[in-house]
Amino acid sequence: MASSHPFELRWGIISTGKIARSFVADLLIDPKSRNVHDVVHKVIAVGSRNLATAEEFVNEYVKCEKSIRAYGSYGEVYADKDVDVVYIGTPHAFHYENALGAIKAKKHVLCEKPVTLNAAELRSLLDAAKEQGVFFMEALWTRFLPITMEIKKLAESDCGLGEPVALQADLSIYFRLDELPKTHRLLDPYLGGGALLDLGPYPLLWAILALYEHPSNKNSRPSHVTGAMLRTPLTGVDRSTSFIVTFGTTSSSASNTLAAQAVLSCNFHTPSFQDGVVIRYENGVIVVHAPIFRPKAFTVQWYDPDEPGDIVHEDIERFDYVGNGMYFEADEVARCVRDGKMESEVWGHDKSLLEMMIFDEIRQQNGYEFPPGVEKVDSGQYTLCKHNHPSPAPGK
Ligand SMILES: NC(=O)C1=CN([C@@H]2O[C@H](COP(=O)(O)OP(=O)(O)OC[C@H]3O[C@@H](n4cnc5c(N)ncnc54)[C@H](OP(=O)(O)O)[C@@H]3O)[C@@H](O)[C@H]2O)C=CC1
Ligand SMILES: O=C1OC[C@@H](O)[C@H](O)[C@H]1O
Repeated sequence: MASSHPFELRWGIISTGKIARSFVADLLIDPKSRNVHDVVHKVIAVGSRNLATAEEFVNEYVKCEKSIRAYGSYGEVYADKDVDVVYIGTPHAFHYENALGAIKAKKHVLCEKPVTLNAAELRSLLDAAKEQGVFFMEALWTRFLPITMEIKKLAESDCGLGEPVALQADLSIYFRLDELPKTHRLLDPYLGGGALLDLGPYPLLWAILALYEHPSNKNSRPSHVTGAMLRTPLTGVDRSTSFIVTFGTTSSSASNTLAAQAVLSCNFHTPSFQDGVVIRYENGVIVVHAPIFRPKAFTVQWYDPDEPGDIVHEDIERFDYVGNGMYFEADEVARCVRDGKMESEVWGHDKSLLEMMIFDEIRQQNGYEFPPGVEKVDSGQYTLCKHNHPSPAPGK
């Protein structure tokens, strides 16, 4: 029988930057306000490289949560015996070492996107998490929004849309790069800068949801990935990247029957379109309205079976919620930890690994390397798509 008391998950927060603030603000929203009664969140500790910064961060939330501990190092958060799970909100280049520190202290981990810089770092973290018996998840919060759950349910139902055929998704944000210091995390190669790693997870997550997760794909990895990166002369990181992810059978005996392509892009130098994601099916289309990291509406159109492309019916569904909407992923972490799971079934290890393998592949095709020592585990061999032809090494 289910317990009448909600399960309380006790969080330690690593770093005090922009996203850590948004995440903590969401953790402090009463779950009952979103009709969640089985889990609650408590922020126990915040760690910063600087004690004064941690104290300032804690003071901001004192009205909601009187007892948050402020630490002047991340290690003290990992060591805090009252912390169950560590949230990591540092720039990408530190995700690996911060997550490893937490895992070694036997803490569960929720780590910001992109989960690591490459697939090799992620594999090493997954091995460590398995060894320590802790839960590990990439904070791909968009996947947990009710609107995203609803789109998946609809796409896989027998609502008449048929099989997915093609998908376009873009996330672009005009960051005014010229006005940023070259040491900003978006621009600095030492911090893992560039559009692909920062924005790329979002268009890719929609392709993973609509194509990789589709039942007719049978969890098969893409047959081809091709990408092109455009770099900024400011620091050499990619200002925009476009990539095509193809899902298709590679042998006549294969059980996966999906044949579909995703055309994905991310750009630091222009705002997004209104239609952030377009998922095209045999008999209709789902359009997810921008911004694709936190959409609030989607449109479904069904075609006339006799005149494909002629719309015979259209539905628009709208969603809203208080705060930023990051508590949905936090609720998932709490339920997984409560139930003794090592990974989420919604955004599990295989999906983060696929994401990192796709990014590795695109970077390799474009000769895009971070400075020596930035990646803590070497990429090694690229093994995602056996069928990809090696492309000529572009100049840097
Ligand atoms: N899920 C989402 O919607 C979003 C996710 N992100 C992800 O979160 C991560 C952080 O992004 P964001 O919050 O925008 O970044 P910020 O630059 O605002 O914050 C990063 C924080 O990391 C800590 N840090 C540790 N080492 C360094 C270093 N060498 N240089 C700079 N900061 C350092 C600092 O905290 P301290 O000084 O306290 O140690 C800093 O405040 C990224 O990986 C990004 O992809 C970002 C935005 C949105
Ligand atoms: O995750 C993100 O979402 C939106 C952007 O503001 C940000 O750069 C990115 O890290």
